[in-house]
Amino acid sequence: MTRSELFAQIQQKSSFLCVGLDPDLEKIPRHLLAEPDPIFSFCKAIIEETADFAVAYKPNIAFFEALGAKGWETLARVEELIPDDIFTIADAKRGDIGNTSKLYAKAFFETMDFDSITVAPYMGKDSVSPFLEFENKWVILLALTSNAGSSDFQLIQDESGQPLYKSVLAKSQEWGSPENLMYVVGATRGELIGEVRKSAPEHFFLVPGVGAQGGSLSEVAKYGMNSTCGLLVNSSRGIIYASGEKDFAKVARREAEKLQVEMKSLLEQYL
Ligand SMILES: O=C(O)c1cc(=O)[nH]c(=O)n1[C@@H]1O[C@H](COP(=O)(O)O)[C@@H](O)[C@H]1O
Repeated sequence: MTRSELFAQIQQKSSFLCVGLDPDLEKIPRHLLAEPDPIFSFCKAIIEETADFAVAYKPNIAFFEALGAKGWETLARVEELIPDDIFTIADAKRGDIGNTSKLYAKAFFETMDFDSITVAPYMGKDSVSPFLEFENKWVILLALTSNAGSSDFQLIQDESGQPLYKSVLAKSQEWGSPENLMYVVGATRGELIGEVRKSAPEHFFLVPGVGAQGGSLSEVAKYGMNSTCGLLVNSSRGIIYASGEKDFAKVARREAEKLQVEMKSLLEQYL
């Protein structure tokens, strides 16, 4: 999917919502455990009920690979189920020497047909570039993450006072463009989102951390939105586990719709 197709979808749905698929056998409604593939049934119901409000889905690979070979099969079936016009993100946080990254890229872009993958920048250009060589596919590079430990490395300043996440933003813009490179920026980071926006004015940001992690959607929009929206805001647990009962998919729909309604008014305010 191209950047302009993504923006067109955001305008059409008045939404920049990414629904995170983090399906945990311990947390899904108990009645689904009687199904042949409970995780698939759970994701299918969530996707069917939220697709009207979502412009992206982000399956977190950990929740599938924890189940072994069957989990990988389920992941492939879930990916196929997502409507073609909705952006898909393999949240795999990969990155290795080039020869290995090439195979990670093949796994997620060819064997499976994800539009994008999250990638860690730590190993540098040759670990990221193989993912950028696929046409119409995207790298979503970790820049300023939502977790407490993000300050351990990402905020360390060099001798000129520049934090490491800004060096990642500057350097990686030599490798990819706003047409194939996005950044992960945590919703919990408040004003710092504005700092990231200054360093990457045109790129899309994947912003996790609203909902269960307490990030504020209005702050994300205030500091992060650009002229093509430039935001995909993810919520996982806040949507998919809003109810643990038989009504889970309907309640997930309501939660997704609540976010979409807020997003609609933020788009009207800032675009
Ligand atoms: O790359 C990510 O998606 C990610 C980056 C980050 O900085 N923080 C973060 O929470 N995530 C992921 O985003 C999702 C957030 O889930 P919830 O906190 O349940 O909405 C999880 O799948 C995390 O692994």
